[in-house]
Amino acid sequence: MNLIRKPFGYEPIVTRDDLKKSSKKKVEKASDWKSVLARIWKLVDEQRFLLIIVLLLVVISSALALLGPYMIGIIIDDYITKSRFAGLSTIIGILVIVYVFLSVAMYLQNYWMIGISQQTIYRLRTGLFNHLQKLPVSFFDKRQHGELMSRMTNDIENVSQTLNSSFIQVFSSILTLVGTTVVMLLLSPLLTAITLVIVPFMYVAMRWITRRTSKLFKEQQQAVGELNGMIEETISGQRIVKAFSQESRMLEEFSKKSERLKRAGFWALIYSGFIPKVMNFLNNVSFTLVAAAGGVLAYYGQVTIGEIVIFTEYARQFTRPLNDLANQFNTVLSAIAGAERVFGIMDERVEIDEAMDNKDYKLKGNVTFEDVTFRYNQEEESPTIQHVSFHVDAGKTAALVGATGAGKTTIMQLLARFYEVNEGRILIDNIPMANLPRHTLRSQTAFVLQDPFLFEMTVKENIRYGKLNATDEEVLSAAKEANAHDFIMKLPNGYDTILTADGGEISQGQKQLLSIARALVADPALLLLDEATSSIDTVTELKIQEALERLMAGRTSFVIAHRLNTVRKADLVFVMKNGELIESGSQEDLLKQKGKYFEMMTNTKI
Ligand SMILES: Nc1ncnc2c1ncn2[C@@H]1O[C@H](COP(=O)(O)OP(=O)(O)OP(=O)(O)O)[C@@H](O)[C@H]1O
Repeated sequence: MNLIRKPFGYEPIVTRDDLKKSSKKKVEKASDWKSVLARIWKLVDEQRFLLIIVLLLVVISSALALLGPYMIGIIIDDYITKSRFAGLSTIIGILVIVYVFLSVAMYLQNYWMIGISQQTIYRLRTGLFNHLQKLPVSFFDKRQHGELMSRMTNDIENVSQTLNSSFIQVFSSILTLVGTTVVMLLLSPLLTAITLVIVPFMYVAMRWITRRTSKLFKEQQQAVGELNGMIEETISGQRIVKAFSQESRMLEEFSKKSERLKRAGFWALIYSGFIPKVMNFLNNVSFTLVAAAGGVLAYYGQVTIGEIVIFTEYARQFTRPLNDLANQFNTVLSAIAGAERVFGIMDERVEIDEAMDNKDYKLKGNVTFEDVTFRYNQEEESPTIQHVSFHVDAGKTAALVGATGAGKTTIMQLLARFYEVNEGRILIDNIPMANLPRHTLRSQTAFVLQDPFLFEMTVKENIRYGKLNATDEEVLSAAKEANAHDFIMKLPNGYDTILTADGGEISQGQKQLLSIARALVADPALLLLDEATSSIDTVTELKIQEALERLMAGRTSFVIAHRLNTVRKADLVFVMKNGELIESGSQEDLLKQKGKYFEMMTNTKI
């Protein structure tokens, strides 16, 4: 059979075929590890001096770890076997001091290294988050949220783990291996060769085990990921699960995934549990070989008893760094690859405002599109927005109508400068948008979307999101104006009620009232509204309409209109089709034209 073994009824999940396949796969490596390390070094920043001290401490502790057994050899040869006791207490005292220093040096190197690594990771994490805030919307369009989350969490955690422990371990293991080999060679090349005899066996055994465990741990991680994904999905979508009576199917699927995790966990622990046992066994073999060969060599006067003791101690010290290095190798490589991915995001171009002259400019709200053409993907042949020109005077309302996919939302996104136009230009108060800093534009623009996003914070803080320094009175009066005050007062803690991230405990209509209050607090010059298509009860609908009218009064507003009433009240109506502005004018003018708008109206489709 092609399976490895089957104890406790668990089907092994690593077959020989799997191993053949996995051995062909390379360890994840950074393409330019030198520049990654140089950038991490830069992040270490003012703690570089401390890092150098840590490295010096590692050198000192590795030397002290070599010195201890060497001194024990001297004590045996020069004092114990010769029955010479004068000076013995002094050398034992020195030995105690060596071990005390060794412990202190190891404690300090660990303490400082954790400090350095946490500070470095703090800089990396906040640097990445800060960079993400400045990246254009187009960057997020191209990437999955899960992937970005993974950069922010897994990759950074990997780098953190490596800096915390692997860095010191790798450095000290190399020093210990080199130091031990050099001292052993100086004492007796023959005994050194006997000590090193076990190394190839150790390599083969470790390779045999790690090939299996790495595959199993990956499988385990994957199973945990899938299980978490499923838990998240079933919790957030539990209404749908219940509505379609899918509970038992979900449980069945969950059990399958859970079973896979159980099997992977079982085998991963079984194989990884072999490691210390095998190492211990080989250590004992080496110990026995050195003792036996040492005994023979001592009989012929080739080595002293003290030297045999030194060798047996060194043989014991030898396997640990070898084991550590083998364990750390992949961790370090994958952490460098993770750091490279993080730096890759940090190298993405951010939104830069070249023109800072108009920083404090107060918008009036005149909007002009001059022959604007825009493509989301530059490779696309037909642009999403094609040669669109219009003008809206400050304080007026423009309704955008057209079939789904016509480009209405895109016009709004261009108005907020989420994307740059490819041809033509947009002017605000006759200032080309490129000359208006994004912050100036966006801080005076408000969005009211169909499905408003609420943050996991209090109602008050959610309203204040539009203007962080708004007073409680301003928040209250905005909520009243937005017709939101009454329902807020009925919430368990009124304005201090904490909403969940998706605002699950309040209705869709109430969410919209909150987002209108948020826009009112911000007091913007430019309003971008996406009218809700979902049916909301008539009372709330009226409240929303009333609140919106108050919000729109005196501000330039662009509304993606789904209601006839909204279109009627608009000063201008823009009819979009396939990215083109095919008709524009007041509702009466358009009806008189008897064109596309008239056709839409007579078919009662907006
Ligand atoms: N981020 C994006 N990347 C690439 N293409 C996009 C993106 N957003 C929208 N599009 C495409 O641009 C076109 C116009 O979309 P837009 O959302 O502006 O239409 P819309 O008129 O607002 O439609 P709806 O009424 O359904 O919201 C569509 O074909 C859409 O697939």
